[in-house]
Amino acid sequence: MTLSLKAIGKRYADGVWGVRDVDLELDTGIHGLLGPNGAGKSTLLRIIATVSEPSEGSFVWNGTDVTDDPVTVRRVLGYLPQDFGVYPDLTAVEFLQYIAALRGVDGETAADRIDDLLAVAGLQDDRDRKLRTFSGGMCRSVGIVQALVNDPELLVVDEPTVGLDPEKRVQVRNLLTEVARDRVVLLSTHIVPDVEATANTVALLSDGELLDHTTPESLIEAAEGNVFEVLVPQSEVDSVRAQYQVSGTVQRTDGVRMRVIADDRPAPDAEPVVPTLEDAYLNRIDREGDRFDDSR
Ligand SMILES: Nc1ncnc2c1ncn2[C@@H]1O[C@H](COP(=O)(O)OP(=O)(O)OP(=O)(O)O)[C@@H](O)[C@H]1O
Repeated sequence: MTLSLKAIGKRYADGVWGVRDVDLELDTGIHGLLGPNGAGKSTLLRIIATVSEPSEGSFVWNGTDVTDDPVTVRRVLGYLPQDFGVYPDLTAVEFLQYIAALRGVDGETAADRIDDLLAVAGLQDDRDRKLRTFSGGMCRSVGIVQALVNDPELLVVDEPTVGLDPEKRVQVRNLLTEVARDRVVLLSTHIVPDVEATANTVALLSDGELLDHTTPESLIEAAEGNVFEVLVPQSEVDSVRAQYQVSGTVQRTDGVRMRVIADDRPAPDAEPVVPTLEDAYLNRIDREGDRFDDSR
């Protein structure tokens, strides 16, 4: 299974380019899509989900050009949009049966699948409650279930774990990993640890451009030697933040332990540490910011 994007661009009516000139090859597995706010992640996902037409370029699913024939993808697609909404007067099961019917899943298959997925999502006891009584996190879980109800070959999920408690986040990660064994999963998120825990590859978007598509390991390798931890008195925290990209802080009684991205040791007592994917992501995005700053 392969999804291949060729020079995809989307220009909105006001002239803003959501994404531009994106080439991306995805095969079986989980592919994390990371980027700052406004980078173009949702725009790209909407194009792949055939909700929005690209202004430029084309994309191909298993050899078929989707730009000419969007139904090819719609038949095999599961999609969780960023702004997913539910019908509040339906129960969870009624809503999922409705979505399954829209996707052409027969009643018996849908019933079995809905039972299994509600159990995996930890919602089996809530199946007959109206969705208006669900919490935000529970609605998000229903959103993930509806994306999987037709057993999709291509799963496109936009911020699937936003609003979920830590236990549910782990459940969703496990579910995605399970699904991705023989499918293509594209996961857009701001929660970098979710990508670190699940993704086979990472695509980085910034300002509508694809900066990199690589493995998490090689992104982390590129940040080796650039991540330090240093204990800073509370009074100096702001000045460290002003000078460096800071990927984390921990309050302690004797000051603040700061995790700093820097080319060189930021202070004599700073200790080099092994980068996480979050450090590596910030390191890469930060360098790109510097490149834009230098070219101005
Ligand atoms: N319907 C629209 N009309 C005009 N511009 C849009 C529209 N949707 C998105 N944009 C613009 O396209 C760019 C990319 O937006 P997009 O929502 O794809 O980014 P994102 O990476 O998903 O951001 P976030 O992480 O904040 O959700 C932004 O400059 C945004 O303002």
